[in-house]
Amino acid sequence: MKGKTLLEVGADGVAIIIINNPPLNLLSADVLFSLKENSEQALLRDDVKAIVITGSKGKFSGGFDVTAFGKKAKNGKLGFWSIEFITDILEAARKPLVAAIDGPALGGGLEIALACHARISTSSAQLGLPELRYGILPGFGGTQRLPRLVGLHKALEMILMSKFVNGDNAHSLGLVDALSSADELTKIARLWAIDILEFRRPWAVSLHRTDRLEPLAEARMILKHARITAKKQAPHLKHPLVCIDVIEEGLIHGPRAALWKESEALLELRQSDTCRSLVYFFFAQHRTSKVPGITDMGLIPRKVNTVAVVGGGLMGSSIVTALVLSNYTVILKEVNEKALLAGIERVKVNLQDHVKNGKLAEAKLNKNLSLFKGVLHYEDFREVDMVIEAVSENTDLKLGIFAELETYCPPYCILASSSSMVNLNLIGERTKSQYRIVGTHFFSQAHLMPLLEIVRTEQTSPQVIVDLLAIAKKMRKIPVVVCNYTGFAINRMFFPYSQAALMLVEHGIDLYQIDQAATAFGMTMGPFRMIDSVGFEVVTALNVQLGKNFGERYRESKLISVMQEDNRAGETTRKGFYMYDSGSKFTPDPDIKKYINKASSISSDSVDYELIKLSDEEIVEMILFPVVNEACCLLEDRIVVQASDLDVASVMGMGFPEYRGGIIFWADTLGSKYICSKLEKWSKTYGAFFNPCAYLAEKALKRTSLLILWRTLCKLHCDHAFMRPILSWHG
Ligand SMILES: C[C@H](O)CC(=O)SCCNC(=O)CCNC(=O)[C@H](O)C(C)(C)COP(=O)(O)OP(=O)(O)OC[C@H]1O[C@@H](n2cnc3c(N)ncnc32)[C@H](O)[C@@H]1OP(=O)(O)O
Repeated sequence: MKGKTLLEVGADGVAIIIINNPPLNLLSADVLFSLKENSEQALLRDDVKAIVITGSKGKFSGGFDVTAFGKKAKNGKLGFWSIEFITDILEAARKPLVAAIDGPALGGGLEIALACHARISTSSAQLGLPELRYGILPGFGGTQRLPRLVGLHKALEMILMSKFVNGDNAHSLGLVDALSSADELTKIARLWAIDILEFRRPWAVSLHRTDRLEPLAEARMILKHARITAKKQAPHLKHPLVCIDVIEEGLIHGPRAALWKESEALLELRQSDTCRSLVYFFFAQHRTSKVPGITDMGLIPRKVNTVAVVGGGLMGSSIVTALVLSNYTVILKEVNEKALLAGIERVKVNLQDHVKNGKLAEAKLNKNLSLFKGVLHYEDFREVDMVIEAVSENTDLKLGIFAELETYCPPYCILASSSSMVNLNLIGERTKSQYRIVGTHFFSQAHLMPLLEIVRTEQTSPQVIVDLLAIAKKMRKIPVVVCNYTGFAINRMFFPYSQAALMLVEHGIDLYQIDQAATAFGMTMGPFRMIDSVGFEVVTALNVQLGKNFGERYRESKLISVMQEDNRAGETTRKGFYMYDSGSKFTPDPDIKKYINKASSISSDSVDYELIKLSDEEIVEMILFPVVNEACCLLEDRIVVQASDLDVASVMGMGFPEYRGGIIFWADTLGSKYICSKLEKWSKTYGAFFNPCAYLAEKALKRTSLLILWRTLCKLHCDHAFMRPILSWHG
């Protein structure tokens, strides 16, 4: 049995029903049936005057167990839970029901609370309807009750953006009726229930309320605006629009009709491919911080209070910003006064932007600013717990810095490098500290991007990885632990994206058509927009490394160097493959043709009449199948622990569409056989760059999934040392 509810009746005549399915009191089928049985019993019992619903161990409920979604629904009766139980039994009860909320009250959990006649919560409770994250909509009446409690405008913001509010905010919004300390929560809820019974408090039925709803004309405008925003922000997704339709149904035809529509929509959406991919992705994200052979060793993360950052350039200052936003005390070191002042200024601007964008309360700005200071000498590093080196990608420079760090930092201090490409074995060569050297590859900009690639060498101690995973959690980053190898995992996986695109352009395909095809598929950026954003200098430096190490899998293109000769370097210079204005606008550049012609003539590439006929779908295959292939090489080389880590990395680091589940999950939906045969065909015409790797070829032959976990492989081969990289740095 997966969880249940407990019924306790007090001497005051109030029954407490406790949802008990640790750790998050999720609503499994067993919990729901038990809740129904216990509430029906309490409603029938003469010794029960009122009912309080709460969750065990300070957690109301994390909502529906989403493992049930994304599969074919079992033959349940439509509207059974939402209408027959929650609306017609709980909300329509002739005894007052009060929800006592602490911890999470999310999804179906909050929806049960919304159907109660009052809600009492702690200040720190987390309330929200995050169903859209999984490609579904709130399906237990949330689309109707939330707007009737907090107004349409706020409800749409919470539902469409899956935004949580804490108890304090929920109280000011009218979502909860009163606040209480955790200790007194059930006591206050019991008294509140009796007050309702004795007419001292209103017996509020959320579904029948209209006082918080905007007038119809205004509501229509809000819905129109919400549809426009949803189409703009998620043009490929259907479920946000379905959700808006269901909310509108309630305003026009009444909430009861809308509850039916909501149930029908839930049934359909929960079986969709989008839901399947998003549920998979939710669990893939949770898995990244479980690293077999490391996180199962019983190690406890050490306390890290003070972090030093070496280098206050764009990356360094952005890392400092991310750290102070996570309440670390930070020391920023630069080489001279001028560079230091510039670094400090960048951090200030980043924090002020956070305030402007509503991500940081104005009142907290000064506290955050006070958390960091600038220094010019390593002498100030005597008591730091971690250092992150963030200087330019110059191995010799880094080598010197790490030797200095060893001299000045305490022996327990973690020595991290934010490099995206330098061999971590080399930078520690002049030290005896290889065991505490680790890569912390943040993505630009570090205070905005959610991904953190943690790079371990053969000598990095498991304790340091465990510490880094805890730091990532505090910084609200999704960590992906990878081995030290050229390009690490994420840049390496995606280099074929731009290489294949460059090849297509040199054979006559319109560059902007390629970017457009990629974004229509759902990529945040097409390959050329991505190169502009990363910057030509970084791309070239990485290409030099990849060229040296990847032999025939690397395809040389002259286009970027030809453009560099003309002082184009990407977005920072406002001229790359696109032209950029001073704001965020970019437009295609008609001049680009001359560079393409020059590059094609150098490499003697000519227009390929087969290629220029490619449909957008075929273009996407040609630029993304090589990425799938490289991802398979990473699995073959054991650079990551599990295939799902690459899915998370592709979405968080490279803007692959989350609703397709990530690069490997998507590849599996097409089948390894299909992808492999396409690559084989292209490799015959366009060279070894397209050669499928052995891992992919084997999967194709057996027609099996690419998603096998190394954990499984490890069991199969009884090779418990599999976490040791079988390959180290190339070159
Ligand atoms: C019909 C309804 O309208 C439909 C719904 O209710 S949809 C469900 C809505 N609920 C959610 O989206 C809640 C998602 N969960 C969360 O946001 C966070 O887990 C939380 C804020 C509740 C708790 O965070 P935290 O304490 O850090 O715990 P966290 O590590 O995330 O989760 C603990 C475990 O529960 C699992 N879990 C969390 N929510 C889950 C859910 N809704 N279903 C299944 N498993 C879930 C996690 O995968 C994790 O598993 P693991 O231990 O094997 O890694």
